[in-house]
Amino acid sequence: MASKFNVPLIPLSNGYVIPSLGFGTFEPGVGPAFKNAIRSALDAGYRYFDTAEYYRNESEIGDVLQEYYDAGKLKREDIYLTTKLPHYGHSEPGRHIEESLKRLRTDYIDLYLIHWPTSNKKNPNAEEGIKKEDGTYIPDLTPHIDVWRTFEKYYNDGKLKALGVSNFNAEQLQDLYDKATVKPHNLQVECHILFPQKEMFALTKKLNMAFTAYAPIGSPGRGVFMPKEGMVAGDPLKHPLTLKFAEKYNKTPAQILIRQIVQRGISAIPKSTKAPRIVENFNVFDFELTPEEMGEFDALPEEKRLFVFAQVKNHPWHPFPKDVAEVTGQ
Ligand SMILES: NC(=O)C1=CN([C@@H]2O[C@H](COP(=O)(O)OP(=O)(O)OC[C@H]3O[C@@H](n4cnc5c(N)ncnc54)[C@H](OP(=O)(O)O)[C@@H]3O)[C@@H](O)[C@H]2O)C=CC1
Ligand SMILES: O=C1CO[C@H](CO)[C@@H](O)[C@@H]1O
Repeated sequence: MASKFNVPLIPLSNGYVIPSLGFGTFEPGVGPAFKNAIRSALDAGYRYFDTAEYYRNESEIGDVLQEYYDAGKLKREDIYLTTKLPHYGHSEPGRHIEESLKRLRTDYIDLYLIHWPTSNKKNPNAEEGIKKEDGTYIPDLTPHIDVWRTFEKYYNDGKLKALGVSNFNAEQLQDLYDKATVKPHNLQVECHILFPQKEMFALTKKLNMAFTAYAPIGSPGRGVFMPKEGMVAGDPLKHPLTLKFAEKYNKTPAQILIRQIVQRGISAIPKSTKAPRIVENFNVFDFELTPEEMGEFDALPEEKRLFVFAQVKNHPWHPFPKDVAEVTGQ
């Protein structure tokens, strides 16, 4: 694939880009196998890595990248790094940016996001939020625009090449957009065939922003985070349309789902820790769904949000209050 990051690129409003396919890295309990997954991804051709301070794996990613730089296999400019400000870091974004830069062993981050709109008080003794007995956090209402002003400073210094937000709803995104001097370049939210995010995607188009899909294959195995009845992680992989096109194109269900996202003009960041799947998920550029087939996915009636963020269910800035209320019976 003839592009700097081995996959088609999506242009950003500032002239920078985001690759259309990257490697998701959220894996609870990061162990030695994680570094091998990063190596497998690099060897398979991935150049774009999606991480976050919250994932506690930036150092491992930085270490593996350094190995490849030292071996002369890759240079920093061959790699695209997205990372995110944690929910307990809104009152001191500059410190968190500096620390991510160090852990990732780089002097710039390609894309930096506010991870959740719901910011929480930091434990003074640890890099985490303060959890109450009911498992929720204590809100910290630093205005998003205050956080953004620090992002803008680092952007103007060249340490952040593009800026964005994750898990914001339409009102939160529009409000930040209206106040920002450097307009957000990217929105990262849950997106797959059963939660296609048509309205948010249209809003980002209107605002000239790129769109990134997390959980593009429906995050199989994540049931514990998704207690709402009728919402089953992994369903997109088993959907009859996915299976029909997998058979027609001699592709796997995951490849059909990733292809569908990429063909919408959305950047997809599937995650796997297994080398064969890592390779499989990258091989989606040698076939194309027809407009009619894309239309069949587009016509699906389901709207199933998997990620409801119950750990911030009482936060006044919860982005999806209706969805979380349905989960908890509030
Ligand atoms: N901004 C945010 O708030 C969020 C961001 N993210 C980002 O998005 C990334 C992707 O989301 P994620 O929740 O991981 O969901 P995905 O939709 O990428 O699904 C990942 C799961 O699918 C399994 N899997 C991977 N490939 C295949 C395959 N080919 N066939 C069958 N099963 C497969 C993996 O298991 P195995 O590892 O065993 O292969 C893993 O359990 C995250 O890693 C993270 O980087 C995710 C959630 C929230
Ligand atoms: O990015 C993320 C990865 O997954 C976590 C667990 O569901 C999310 O809370 C978080 O937003």
